[in-house]
Amino acid sequence: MPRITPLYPIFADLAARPVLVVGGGAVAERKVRSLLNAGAEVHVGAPALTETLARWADERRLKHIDGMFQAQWLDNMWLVIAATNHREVNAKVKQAADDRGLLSNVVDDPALSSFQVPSVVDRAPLTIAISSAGVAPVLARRLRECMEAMFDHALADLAKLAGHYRAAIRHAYPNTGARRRFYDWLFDGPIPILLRQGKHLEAEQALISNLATPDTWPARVVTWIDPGPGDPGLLTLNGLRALNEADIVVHDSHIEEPLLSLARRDADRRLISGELLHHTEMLKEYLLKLFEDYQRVALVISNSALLRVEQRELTEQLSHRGVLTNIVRGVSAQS
Ligand SMILES: C[C@@]1(CC(=O)O)C2=NC(=C\c3[nH]c(c(CCC(=O)O)c3CC(=O)O)Cc3[nH]c(c(CC(=O)O)c3CCC(=O)O)/C=C3\N/C(=C\2)[C@@H](CCC(=O)O)[C@]3(C)CC(=O)O)/[C@H]1CCC(=O)O
Ligand SMILES: NC(=O)c1ccc[n+]([C@@H]2O[C@H](COP(=O)([O-])OP(=O)(O)OC[C@H]3O[C@@H](n4cnc5c(N)ncnc54)[C@H](O)[C@@H]3O)[C@@H](O)[C@H]2O)c1
Repeated sequence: MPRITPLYPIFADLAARPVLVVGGGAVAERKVRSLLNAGAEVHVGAPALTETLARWADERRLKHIDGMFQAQWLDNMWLVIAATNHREVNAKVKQAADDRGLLSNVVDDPALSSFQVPSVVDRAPLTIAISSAGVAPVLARRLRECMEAMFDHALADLAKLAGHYRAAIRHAYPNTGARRRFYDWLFDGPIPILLRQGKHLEAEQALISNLATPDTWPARVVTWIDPGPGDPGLLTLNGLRALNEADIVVHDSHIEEPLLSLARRDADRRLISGELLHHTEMLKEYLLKLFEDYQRVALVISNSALLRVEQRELTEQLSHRGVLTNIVRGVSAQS
Protein backbone atom coordinates (compact mmCIF):
# COMPACT_ATOMS: atom_id res chain seq x y z
CA MET A 1 0.00 0.00 0.00
CA PRO A 2 1.35 3.50 -0.80
CA ARG A 3 2.47 5.60 2.13
CA ILE A 4 -0.01 8.33 3.00
CA THR A 5 1.51 11.54 4.25
CA PRO A 6 -0.29 12.59 7.40
CA LEU A 7 -2.03 15.96 7.39
CA TYR A 8 -0.96 18.82 9.59
CA PRO A 9 -3.85 19.78 11.87
CA ILE A 10 -4.59 23.46 12.36
CA PHE A 11 -7.46 25.25 14.05
CA ALA A 12 -8.25 28.29 11.96
CA ASP A 13 -9.86 31.51 13.17
CA LEU A 14 -12.51 32.22 10.53
CA ALA A 15 -14.41 34.93 12.40
CA ALA A 16 -15.66 37.49 9.85
CA ARG A 17 -13.38 36.03 7.15
CA PRO A 18 -14.93 35.55 3.67
CA VAL A 19 -15.22 31.88 2.69
CA LEU A 20 -16.63 30.65 -0.62
CA VAL A 21 -18.54 27.37 -0.96
CA VAL A 22 -19.21 26.35 -4.56
CA GLY A 23 -22.28 24.10 -4.77
CA GLY A 24 -25.50 24.15 -2.78
CA GLY A 25 -26.26 20.48 -2.08
CA ALA A 26 -26.24 18.30 1.03
CA VAL A 27 -22.45 18.25 1.36
CA ALA A 28 -22.19 22.03 0.88
CA GLU A 29 -24.86 22.45 3.56
CA ARG A 30 -22.81 20.41 6.05
CA LYS A 31 -19.71 22.51 5.37
CA VAL A 32 -21.67 25.78 5.59
CA ARG A 33 -23.15 24.79 8.95
CA SER A 34 -19.70 24.44 10.51
CA LEU A 35 -18.40 27.56 8.78
CA LEU A 36 -21.29 29.61 10.22
CA ASN A 37 -20.62 28.06 13.61
CA ALA A 38 -17.06 29.39 13.35
CA GLY A 39 -18.36 32.88 12.57
CA ALA A 40 -17.17 32.93 8.95
CA GLU A 41 -18.69 35.28 6.35
CA VAL A 42 -20.11 32.60 4.07
CA HIS A 43 -20.68 33.00 0.32
CA VAL A 44 -22.43 30.14 -1.50
CA GLY A 45 -22.20 30.05 -5.29
CA ALA A 46 -24.67 27.67 -7.00
CA PRO A 47 -27.68 27.67 -9.34
CA ALA A 48 -29.74 25.77 -6.74
CA LEU A 49 -29.69 25.52 -2.93
CA THR A 50 -31.03 23.00 -0.41
CA GLU A 51 -34.04 24.18 1.59
CA THR A 52 -31.88 24.98 4.62
CA LEU A 53 -29.26 26.87 2.61
CA ALA A 54 -32.04 28.86 0.90
CA ARG A 55 -33.50 29.74 4.31
CA TRP A 56 -30.10 30.86 5.61
CA ALA A 57 -29.75 33.02 2.47
CA ASP A 58 -33.19 34.57 3.15
CA GLU A 59 -32.16 35.20 6.75
CA ARG A 60 -28.97 36.84 5.46
CA ARG A 61 -26.81 34.41 7.38
CA LEU A 62 -25.01 33.72 4.09
CA LYS A 63 -24.65 35.43 0.72
CA HIS A 64 -26.00 33.49 -2.22
CA ILE A 65 -24.26 33.97 -5.59
CA ASP A 66 -26.83 32.59 -8.04
CA GLY A 67 -25.33 30.89 -11.12
CA MET A 68 -22.75 28.50 -12.51
CA PHE A 69 -19.20 28.68 -11.16
CA GLN A 70 -16.98 31.55 -12.26
CA ALA A 71 -13.36 31.92 -11.22
CA GLN A 72 -13.77 35.55 -10.16
CA TRP A 73 -16.05 34.38 -7.31
CA LEU A 74 -12.79 33.61 -5.53
CA ASP A 75 -11.52 37.18 -5.62
CA ASN A 76 -11.10 38.49 -2.07
CA MET A 77 -11.93 35.14 -0.48
CA TRP A 78 -9.87 33.67 2.34
CA LEU A 79 -10.73 29.99 1.96
CA VAL A 80 -12.62 27.96 -0.66
CA ILE A 81 -14.66 24.75 -0.66
CA ALA A 82 -15.52 23.03 -3.93
CA ALA A 83 -18.71 21.05 -3.26
CA THR A 84 -20.52 20.62 -6.56
CA ASN A 85 -21.48 17.20 -7.90
CA HIS A 86 -19.26 17.69 -10.97
CA ARG A 87 -15.64 16.62 -10.69
CA GLU A 88 -14.54 18.92 -13.54
CA VAL A 89 -16.15 21.95 -11.91
CA ASN A 90 -14.57 21.10 -8.53
CA ALA A 91 -11.19 20.73 -10.24
CA LYS A 92 -11.64 24.18 -11.84
CA VAL A 93 -12.43 25.68 -8.43
CA LYS A 94 -9.24 24.11 -7.11
CA GLN A 95 -7.24 25.59 -10.04
CA ALA A 96 -8.73 29.06 -9.43
CA ALA A 97 -7.78 28.74 -5.73
CA ASP A 98 -4.21 27.73 -6.61
CA ASP A 99 -3.98 30.70 -9.01
CA ARG A 100 -4.77 32.97 -6.07
CA GLY A 101 -2.70 31.12 -3.48
CA LEU A 102 -5.79 30.10 -1.49
CA LEU A 103 -6.26 26.89 0.48
CA SER A 104 -9.07 24.80 -0.97
CA ASN A 105 -11.11 21.77 0.02
CA VAL A 106 -12.43 19.59 -2.80
CA VAL A 107 -15.18 17.38 -1.43
CA ASP A 108 -14.89 14.64 -4.02
CA ASP A 109 -11.10 14.48 -4.16
CA PRO A 110 -8.90 14.23 -1.06
CA ALA A 111 -5.74 14.40 -3.19
CA LEU A 112 -6.78 17.70 -4.78
CA SER A 113 -7.71 19.20 -1.40
CA SER A 114 -5.09 21.42 0.21
CA PHE A 115 -7.12 21.11 3.40
CA GLN A 116 -9.70 18.56 4.45
CA VAL A 117 -12.56 18.96 6.87
CA PRO A 118 -12.31 16.67 9.92
CA SER A 119 -15.06 14.98 11.86
CA VAL A 120 -15.69 17.08 14.95
CA VAL A 121 -16.79 16.54 18.54
CA ASP A 122 -17.93 20.00 19.48
CA ARG A 123 -17.55 20.85 23.15
CA ALA A 124 -16.69 24.47 22.50
CA PRO A 125 -14.36 25.94 23.58
CA LEU A 126 -12.99 22.38 23.36
CA THR A 127 -12.92 20.87 19.89
CA ILE A 128 -11.87 17.31 19.13
CA ALA A 129 -11.11 16.91 15.43
CA ILE A 130 -10.61 13.51 13.80
CA SER A 131 -9.01 12.97 10.41
CA SER A 132 -8.37 9.85 8.35
CA ALA A 133 -6.51 11.97 5.76
CA GLY A 134 -9.36 11.28 3.31
CA VAL A 135 -8.79 7.54 3.39
CA ALA A 136 -11.81 6.53 5.45
CA PRO A 137 -14.14 9.47 6.25
CA VAL A 138 -16.85 7.14 7.51
CA LEU A 139 -14.38 5.64 10.00
CA ALA A 140 -13.60 9.18 11.23
CA ARG A 141 -17.32 9.72 11.66
CA ARG A 142 -17.76 6.48 13.64
CA LEU A 143 -14.89 7.35 15.89
CA ARG A 144 -16.56 10.70 16.49
CA GLU A 145 -19.79 8.95 17.45
CA CYS A 146 -17.91 6.89 20.07
CA MET A 147 -16.35 10.05 21.42
CA GLU A 148 -19.67 11.88 21.58
CA ALA A 149 -20.72 9.26 24.12
CA MET A 150 -17.41 9.35 26.00
CA PHE A 151 -17.24 13.12 26.45
CA ASP A 152 -20.43 14.64 27.75
CA HIS A 153 -21.37 18.28 27.43
CA ALA A 154 -20.14 19.07 30.95
CA LEU A 155 -16.69 19.07 29.37
CA ALA A 156 -17.55 22.35 27.67
CA ASP A 157 -18.56 23.86 31.04
CA LEU A 158 -15.36 22.54 32.62
CA ALA A 159 -13.22 24.15 29.92
CA LYS A 160 -15.12 27.44 30.28
CA LEU A 161 -14.72 27.41 34.06
CA ALA A 162 -10.98 26.68 33.80
CA GLY A 163 -10.64 29.45 31.24
CA HIS A 164 -12.58 31.98 33.31
CA TYR A 165 -10.44 31.38 36.42
CA ARG A 166 -7.15 30.84 34.63
CA ALA A 167 -5.53 34.07 35.77
CA ALA A 168 -6.83 33.64 39.33
CA ILE A 169 -5.47 30.07 39.42
CA ARG A 170 -2.07 31.28 38.26
CA HIS A 171 -2.17 33.92 40.97
CA ALA A 172 -3.20 31.52 43.77
CA TYR A 173 -0.69 28.85 42.67
CA PRO A 174 2.38 30.66 41.37
CA ASN A 175 4.47 27.50 41.77
CA THR A 176 4.11 25.28 38.67
CA GLY A 177 4.12 22.00 40.60
CA ALA A 178 1.38 23.16 42.95
CA ARG A 179 -0.59 24.60 40.04
CA ARG A 180 -0.41 21.31 38.17
CA ARG A 181 -1.76 19.51 41.22
CA PHE A 182 -4.53 22.06 41.48
CA TYR A 183 -5.45 21.28 37.88
CA ASP A 184 -5.42 17.55 38.69
CA TRP A 185 -7.92 18.29 41.42
CA LEU A 186 -9.96 20.56 39.16
CA PHE A 187 -10.27 17.98 36.40
CA ASP A 188 -10.36 14.76 38.46
CA GLY A 189 -12.12 15.91 41.63
CA PRO A 190 -15.69 16.87 42.47
CA ILE A 191 -16.09 19.69 39.95
CA PRO A 192 -16.74 17.62 36.80
CA ILE A 193 -19.27 15.59 38.80
CA LEU A 194 -21.09 18.73 39.94
CA LEU A 195 -21.10 20.10 36.39
CA ARG A 196 -22.49 16.83 35.05
CA GLN A 197 -25.31 17.17 37.59
CA GLY A 198 -26.00 20.67 36.30
CA LYS A 199 -24.86 22.22 39.60
CA HIS A 200 -22.89 25.04 38.03
CA LEU A 201 -23.02 27.38 41.00
CA GLU A 202 -21.80 24.72 43.43
CA ALA A 203 -18.99 23.81 41.04
CA GLU A 204 -17.87 27.41 40.78
CA GLN A 205 -18.12 27.79 44.55
CA ALA A 206 -15.91 24.73 45.10
CA LEU A 207 -13.32 26.18 42.77
CA ILE A 208 -13.39 29.57 44.48
CA SER A 209 -13.01 28.07 47.96
CA ASN A 210 -10.03 25.98 46.82
CA LEU A 211 -8.45 29.17 45.45
CA ALA A 212 -8.97 30.91 48.79
CA THR A 213 -7.03 28.20 50.67
CA PRO A 214 -4.33 27.23 48.23
CA ASP A 215 -2.17 24.17 48.49
CA THR A 216 -4.00 21.90 50.84
CA TRP A 217 -2.15 19.00 49.23
CA PRO A 218 0.35 17.02 51.29
CA ALA A 219 3.42 19.09 50.72
CA ARG A 220 6.06 16.39 50.55
CA VAL A 221 5.47 12.91 49.20
CA VAL A 222 7.77 10.08 48.18
CA THR A 223 6.08 7.54 45.99
CA TRP A 224 7.98 4.30 45.83
CA ILE A 225 7.22 2.51 42.60
CA ASP A 226 8.20 -1.11 42.17
CA PRO A 227 8.87 -1.33 38.43
CA GLY A 228 8.97 -5.15 38.28
CA PRO A 229 10.89 -6.25 35.18
CA GLY A 230 10.81 -2.65 33.92
CA ASP A 231 8.42 -3.18 31.03
CA PRO A 232 6.36 0.05 30.76
CA GLY A 233 3.52 -1.96 29.22
CA LEU A 234 3.02 -3.67 32.58
CA LEU A 235 2.83 -0.51 34.63
CA THR A 236 -0.29 -0.18 36.77
CA LEU A 237 -2.50 2.89 36.59
CA ASN A 238 -1.26 3.89 40.04
CA GLY A 239 2.34 3.51 38.96
CA LEU A 240 1.72 5.58 35.87
CA ARG A 241 -0.07 8.30 37.83
CA ALA A 242 2.71 8.45 40.44
CA LEU A 243 5.33 8.78 37.70
CA ASN A 244 3.26 11.47 36.08
CA GLU A 245 2.79 13.47 39.26
CA ALA A 246 6.42 13.44 40.34
CA ASP A 247 8.49 16.62 40.23
CA ILE A 248 11.61 14.44 40.22
CA VAL A 249 12.19 10.78 39.40
CA VAL A 250 14.97 9.08 41.32
CA HIS A 251 16.00 5.78 39.77
CA ASP A 252 18.79 3.23 39.66
CA SER A 253 20.84 2.31 36.61
CA HIS A 254 18.63 -0.66 35.69
CA ILE A 255 15.63 1.54 34.90
CA GLU A 256 15.50 2.22 31.22
CA GLU A 257 14.33 5.06 29.03
CA PRO A 258 10.92 3.67 27.93
CA LEU A 259 9.80 3.61 31.56
CA LEU A 260 11.41 6.93 32.50
CA SER A 261 9.86 8.64 29.50
CA LEU A 262 6.45 8.15 31.11
CA ALA A 263 7.31 10.85 33.65
CA ARG A 264 6.31 14.44 32.98
CA ARG A 265 8.46 16.26 30.45
CA ASP A 266 9.37 18.91 32.97
CA ALA A 267 10.18 16.46 35.78
CA ASP A 268 13.83 16.21 36.74
CA ARG A 269 15.64 12.88 36.90
CA ARG A 270 18.37 11.71 39.21
CA LEU A 271 20.34 8.49 38.88
CA ILE A 272 20.94 7.06 42.32
CA SER A 273 24.13 5.19 43.23
CA GLY A 274 24.06 1.58 44.38
CA GLU A 275 25.67 2.57 47.66
CA LEU A 276 22.72 4.68 48.74
CA LEU A 277 20.38 1.75 48.24
CA HIS A 278 22.13 -0.21 50.92
CA HIS A 279 21.81 2.31 53.71
CA THR A 280 18.44 3.38 55.00
CA GLU A 281 19.93 6.34 56.85
CA MET A 282 21.82 7.63 53.80
CA LEU A 283 18.81 7.26 51.55
CA LYS A 284 16.67 9.11 54.07
CA GLU A 285 19.13 12.03 54.19
CA TYR A 286 19.35 12.04 50.40
CA LEU A 287 15.55 12.25 50.06
CA LEU A 288 15.21 14.94 52.72
CA LYS A 289 17.73 17.03 50.83
CA LEU A 290 15.68 16.63 47.65
CA PHE A 291 12.67 18.13 49.40
CA GLU A 292 14.48 21.43 49.59
CA ASP A 293 13.75 21.75 45.87
CA TYR A 294 10.89 19.35 45.10
CA GLN A 295 7.53 18.39 46.53
CA ARG A 296 6.78 15.06 44.90
CA VAL A 297 9.50 12.47 44.49
CA ALA A 298 9.05 9.20 42.64
CA LEU A 299 11.49 6.48 43.63
CA VAL A 300 11.83 3.81 40.95
CA ILE A 301 14.22 1.10 42.03
CA SER A 302 14.64 -2.22 40.25
CA ASN A 303 14.64 -5.48 42.16
CA SER A 304 18.02 -6.27 40.69
CA ALA A 305 19.51 -3.22 42.43
CA LEU A 306 19.66 -5.51 45.48
CA LEU A 307 17.71 -3.15 47.64
CA ARG A 308 18.58 -3.67 51.27
CA VAL A 309 16.93 -0.57 52.62
CA GLU A 310 14.14 -1.32 55.04
CA GLN A 311 11.05 0.27 53.48
CA ARG A 312 9.12 0.35 56.73
CA GLU A 313 11.94 1.90 58.66
CA LEU A 314 12.51 4.51 56.00
CA THR A 315 8.79 5.33 55.88
CA GLU A 316 8.72 5.87 59.63
CA GLN A 317 11.80 8.02 59.68
CA LEU A 318 10.56 10.18 56.84
CA SER A 319 7.16 10.62 58.42
CA HIS A 320 8.84 12.04 61.55
CA ARG A 321 10.21 14.71 59.22
CA GLY A 322 6.80 15.46 57.69
CA VAL A 323 7.22 13.41 54.50
CA LEU A 324 4.49 11.04 53.41
CA THR A 325 5.66 7.79 51.85
CA ASN A 326 3.41 6.06 49.44
CA ILE A 327 4.28 2.60 48.12
CA VAL A 328 2.59 1.58 44.88
CA ARG A 329 2.67 -1.67 43.06
CA GLY A 330 4.07 -0.59 39.71
CA VAL A 331 3.39 -3.67 37.63
CA SER A 332 0.13 -5.38 36.84
CA ALA A 333 1.55 -8.83 36.07
CA GLN A 334 4.83 -10.62 35.72
CA SER A 335 5.49 -11.82 32.22
C1 LIG B 1 -15.63 14.01 8.30
C2 LIG B 1 -16.57 14.65 7.31
C3 LIG B 1 -16.56 16.15 7.61
C4 LIG B 1 -17.56 16.96 6.85
O1 LIG B 1 -17.83 16.71 5.68
O2 LIG B 1 -18.06 17.90 7.48
C5 LIG B 1 -16.10 14.27 5.94
N1 LIG B 1 -16.94 13.43 5.36
C6 LIG B 1 -18.01 13.22 6.14
C7 LIG B 1 -19.07 12.37 5.84
C8 LIG B 1 -19.21 11.53 4.68
N2 LIG B 1 -18.27 11.33 3.76
C9 LIG B 1 -18.78 10.45 2.82
C10 LIG B 1 -20.12 10.11 3.16
C11 LIG B 1 -21.03 9.22 2.37
C12 LIG B 1 -20.99 7.81 2.84
C13 LIG B 1 -21.87 6.98 1.98
O3 LIG B 1 -23.08 7.04 2.19
O4 LIG B 1 -21.31 6.34 1.08
C14 LIG B 1 -20.36 10.80 4.35
C15 LIG B 1 -21.69 10.87 5.08
C16 LIG B 1 -21.71 10.17 6.38
O5 LIG B 1 -21.00 9.21 6.63
O6 LIG B 1 -22.55 10.64 7.13
C17 LIG B 1 -18.10 9.91 1.64
C18 LIG B 1 -17.05 10.73 1.00
N3 LIG B 1 -16.24 11.62 1.61
C19 LIG B 1 -15.32 12.09 0.70
C20 LIG B 1 -15.61 11.53 -0.54
C21 LIG B 1 -14.82 11.80 -1.80
C22 LIG B 1 -13.65 10.89 -1.95
O7 LIG B 1 -13.11 10.35 -0.98
O8 LIG B 1 -13.27 10.74 -3.12
C23 LIG B 1 -16.69 10.66 -0.37
C24 LIG B 1 -17.40 9.81 -1.41
C25 LIG B 1 -16.71 8.51 -1.58
C26 LIG B 1 -17.14 7.51 -0.55
O9 LIG B 1 -18.35 7.22 -0.45
O10 LIG B 1 -16.27 6.98 0.14
C27 LIG B 1 -14.26 13.01 0.99
C28 LIG B 1 -14.04 13.68 2.16
N4 LIG B 1 -14.83 13.63 3.26
C29 LIG B 1 -14.24 14.32 4.25
C30 LIG B 1 -14.86 14.69 5.44
C31 LIG B 1 -12.84 14.63 3.92
C32 LIG B 1 -11.92 13.58 4.49
C33 LIG B 1 -11.98 13.52 5.99
C34 LIG B 1 -11.22 12.40 6.56
O11 LIG B 1 -11.00 11.37 5.94
O12 LIG B 1 -10.80 12.60 7.71
C35 LIG B 1 -12.87 14.59 2.40
C36 LIG B 1 -11.59 14.09 1.75
C37 LIG B 1 -13.07 15.95 1.80
C38 LIG B 1 -13.84 16.90 2.66
O13 LIG B 1 -15.05 16.95 2.52
O14 LIG B 1 -13.18 17.65 3.41
C39 LIG B 1 -18.00 14.05 7.35
C40 LIG B 1 -18.37 13.31 8.65
C41 LIG B 1 -19.04 14.25 9.58
C42 LIG B 1 -19.49 13.54 10.79
O15 LIG B 1 -18.71 13.51 11.74
O16 LIG B 1 -20.63 13.06 10.84
N1 LIG C 1 -16.88 15.23 1.31
C1 LIG C 1 -17.90 14.56 1.69
O1 LIG C 1 -18.14 14.47 2.88
C2 LIG C 1 -18.77 13.90 0.70
C3 LIG C 1 -19.78 13.06 1.12
C4 LIG C 1 -20.62 12.50 0.18
C5 LIG C 1 -20.42 12.83 -1.13
N2 LIG C 1 -19.42 13.66 -1.50
C6 LIG C 1 -19.18 14.15 -2.90
O2 LIG C 1 -19.69 15.49 -2.90
C7 LIG C 1 -20.42 15.76 -4.09
C8 LIG C 1 -21.58 16.69 -3.76
O3 LIG C 1 -22.53 15.99 -2.98
P1 LIG C 1 -23.97 16.56 -2.70
O4 LIG C 1 -24.74 15.48 -2.01
O5 LIG C 1 -23.89 17.88 -2.02
O6 LIG C 1 -24.51 16.78 -4.21
P2 LIG C 1 -25.85 17.48 -4.68
O7 LIG C 1 -26.18 16.92 -6.01
O8 LIG C 1 -26.87 17.45 -3.60
O9 LIG C 1 -25.45 19.01 -4.87
C9 LIG C 1 -24.64 19.48 -5.89
C10 LIG C 1 -24.71 21.00 -5.89
O10 LIG C 1 -23.76 21.52 -6.79
C11 LIG C 1 -24.38 22.56 -7.55
N3 LIG C 1 -23.67 22.70 -8.83
C12 LIG C 1 -23.61 21.84 -9.87
N4 LIG C 1 -22.87 22.37 -10.87
C13 LIG C 1 -22.44 23.59 -10.45
C14 LIG C 1 -21.63 24.61 -11.05
N5 LIG C 1 -21.11 24.49 -12.27
N6 LIG C 1 -21.42 25.72 -10.32
C15 LIG C 1 -21.95 25.87 -9.10
N7 LIG C 1 -22.71 24.92 -8.49
C16 LIG C 1 -22.96 23.80 -9.18
C17 LIG C 1 -25.81 22.09 -7.70
O11 LIG C 1 -26.65 23.20 -8.02
C18 LIG C 1 -26.06 21.55 -6.30
O12 LIG C 1 -26.41 22.61 -5.44
C19 LIG C 1 -20.85 14.39 -4.57
O13 LIG C 1 -20.78 14.38 -5.99
C20 LIG C 1 -19.88 13.40 -3.97
O14 LIG C 1 -18.87 13.04 -4.90
C21 LIG C 1 -18.60 14.19 -0.61
